[in-house]
Amino acid sequence: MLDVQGLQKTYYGSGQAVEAIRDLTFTVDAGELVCVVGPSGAGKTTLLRCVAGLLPPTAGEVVLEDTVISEPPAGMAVVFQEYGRSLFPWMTVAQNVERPLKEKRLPKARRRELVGEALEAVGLADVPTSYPWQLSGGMQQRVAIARAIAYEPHILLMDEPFAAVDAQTRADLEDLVRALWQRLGVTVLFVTHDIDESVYLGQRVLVLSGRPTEILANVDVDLPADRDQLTTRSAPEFTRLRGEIYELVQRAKRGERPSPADPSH
Ligand SMILES: Nc1ncnc2c1ncn2[C@@H]1O[C@H](COP(=O)(O)OP(=O)(O)OP(=O)(O)O)[C@@H](O)[C@H]1O
Repeated sequence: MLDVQGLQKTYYGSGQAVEAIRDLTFTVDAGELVCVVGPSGAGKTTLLRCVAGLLPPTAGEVVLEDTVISEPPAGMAVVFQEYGRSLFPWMTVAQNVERPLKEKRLPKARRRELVGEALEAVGLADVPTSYPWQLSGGMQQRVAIARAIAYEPHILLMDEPFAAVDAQTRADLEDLVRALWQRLGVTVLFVTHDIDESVYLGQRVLVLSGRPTEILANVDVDLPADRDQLTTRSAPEFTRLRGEIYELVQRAKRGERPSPADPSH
């Protein structure tokens, strides 16, 4: 589904070069839910922007369904951290969700159907005529998620989408993402700085090194597919995995880089 090959990104500006990503190579299979964690400033957002076709790589390439990405591709939807800035305040909830469907030139009846289903799926069927600023932060992020799934993407990119909501809402939204992923069979690449969240959500966690970024490790999350906030988070395997990833992120912060002989990357 997604093939990232030798991705490198250097920012040039004001006489300075910042090498954000040195060399990222990984693939994501159709229907997988893969999380990406790494130290602050490692280049997680840069990676997602390159995958989303919003930033051109300096070297290497991102291939989505056999096509090299050079602009935002049709089969992809992105949910950003800043829901406040990603929704249009002058449009109602339903109009926000419908907007990309208009760009897709879907007929009105189909748009209505998709908007209704998506709002139902995120638990917002009762507020289609509200404006985003009349909703709580968690509800606004649900609108952003509804907009993404209504679009029926093949791949969903999420960049720290729950960083700005409270812990209770965050747990609910994590369960929502798992439920939607299971129901829709969509491929998800989920960037987070939260180690627990990466283990709870992912089938696999990619741990990034510090800047300039490379992949430090690929950790398989061997937890049952049916997860819930209480049982899963108290399972011994969950504790083991979070310990393993915590240790890897600490090593990344101390400047450890992948060794060429390491088979885990
Ligand atoms: N437009 C830009 N111009 C120059 N440097 C940039 C630009 N955007 C990001 N950087 C630099 O690239 C590096 C990676 O930034 P990025 O935002 O991708 O990291 P991140 O892992 O998402 O960080 P965080 O976890 O703190 O959000 C940082 O050193 C940052 O300062």
